[in-house]
Amino acid sequence: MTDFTLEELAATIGERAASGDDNSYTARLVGKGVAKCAQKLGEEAVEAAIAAVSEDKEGLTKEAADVLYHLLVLLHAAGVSFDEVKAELAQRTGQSGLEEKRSRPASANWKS
Ligand SMILES: N=c1c2ncn([C@@H]3O[C@H](COP(=O)(O)OP(=O)(O)OP(=O)(O)O)[C@@H](O)[C@H]3O)c2ncn1[C@@H]1O[C@H](COP(=O)(O)O)[C@@H](O)[C@H]1O
Repeated sequence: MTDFTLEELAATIGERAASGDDNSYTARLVGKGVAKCAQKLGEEAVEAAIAAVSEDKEGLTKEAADVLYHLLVLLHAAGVSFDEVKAELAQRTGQSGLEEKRSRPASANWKS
């Protein structure tokens, strides 16, 4: 277990994006705009899905890291804070529909 947190990564992304440093991948990507950031996220998500279907656990681990990083970059570029995403997730916790789904066995959701 590491002491890495997504909050710290989101903060680093904000700092690097504001730096204007040409050596910063984050700054270069954010500088290309929301559409480019969204395209990169989509590509990384597809690569993660392919790794999963291929049962490539090491590949999936790396691609999942790429997805999380590029999601945070896209959120920054689009002006949505990670706190807002967390608040949305927190608000879903305890929602009756979700709780009910969780308490049912997965097979209860299968179409017959
Ligand atoms: N977590 C990451 C991270 N994950 C992936 N990447 C970069 O994402 C890129 C994805 O690779 P690709 O081959 O798909 O992209 P590319 O061909 O270089 O770029 P495109 O021309 O396709 O846009 C690589 O250049 C990776 O280095 C990351 N770059 C930065 N970080 C974090 O962001 C921090 C700040 O980085 P800089 O902004 O570079 O200072 C770093 O310390 C890390 O913690």
